[in-house]
Amino acid sequence: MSETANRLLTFAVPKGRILDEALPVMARAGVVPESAFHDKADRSLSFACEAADMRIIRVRAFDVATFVAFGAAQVGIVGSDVIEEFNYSELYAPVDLDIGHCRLSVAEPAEGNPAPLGNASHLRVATKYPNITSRHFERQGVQAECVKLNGAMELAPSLGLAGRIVDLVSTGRTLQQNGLVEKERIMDISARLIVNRVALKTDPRVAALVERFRANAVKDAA
Ligand SMILES: Nc1ncnc2c1ncn2[C@@H]1O[C@H](COP(=O)(O)OP(=O)(O)OP(=O)(O)O)[C@@H](O)[C@H]1O
Ligand SMILES: O=P(O)(O)OC[C@H]1O[C@H](OP(=O)(O)OP(=O)(O)O)[C@H](O)[C@@H]1O
Repeated sequence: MSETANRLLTFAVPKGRILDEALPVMARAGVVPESAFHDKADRSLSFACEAADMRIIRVRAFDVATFVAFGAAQVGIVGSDVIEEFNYSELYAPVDLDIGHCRLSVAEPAEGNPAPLGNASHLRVATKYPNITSRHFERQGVQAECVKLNGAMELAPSLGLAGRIVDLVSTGRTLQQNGLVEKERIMDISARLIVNRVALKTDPRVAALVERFRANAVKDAA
């Protein structure tokens, strides 16, 4: 047996809201975690799989991309927002899993007038996505100062932290309940299967896994 085949294949999944939708998709591709994975009291971060040569690690969504980009995990599932924000050259996202649909948008207070974009040479934006946000405003010829937050971005305008936010929107309820309106859609988002490019070339199990996900996916990513 080759050296790669002896090693455990590591599959990274985000611990939060994508997971419930991801588990049936993973199961159709033959990736099934041991029962302890579903035990809320279990504090393990790494779990055995039905396939003896694979393990599943449960990490934060942004960290899924980092584990896979650095080759610490070979495969993972993550939102296209995270892929776009990091822009890691080591990542390849071959399959759109058609789950975790939402959008990344610019929002501002429903009441009051933030400075119009055209006149603003400088703009402060609260976001978890500083890279996507800077690129977005650069395309409009506007320099955005991004204040990085990890959640509850919707509080920033009313507390004077930033005039606008860039955040994920699904139903729009969070914006509405916090006195904000969606002004501009930056990108549509869905969850993708990601693989480490080197692992894809060197470990045949990675390519086989991609094919199994692809066979069950509604559409392929470009
Ligand atoms: N309102 C939403 N509707 C649908 N999908 C969403 C929504 N909010 C976030 N997502 C998707 O889910 C991903 C977050 O995944 P998840 O909640 O599983 O991660 P997490 O590890 O809990 O994140 P965090 O680091 O914020 O704790 C986002 O990157 C996005 O792709
Ligand atoms: O349009 P909606 O359906 O209201 O969804 C949008 C909300 O969902 C996400 O937050 P999440 O619930 O993941 O919490 P977070 O603040 O921890 O990121 C996002 O950051 C928005 O706050």
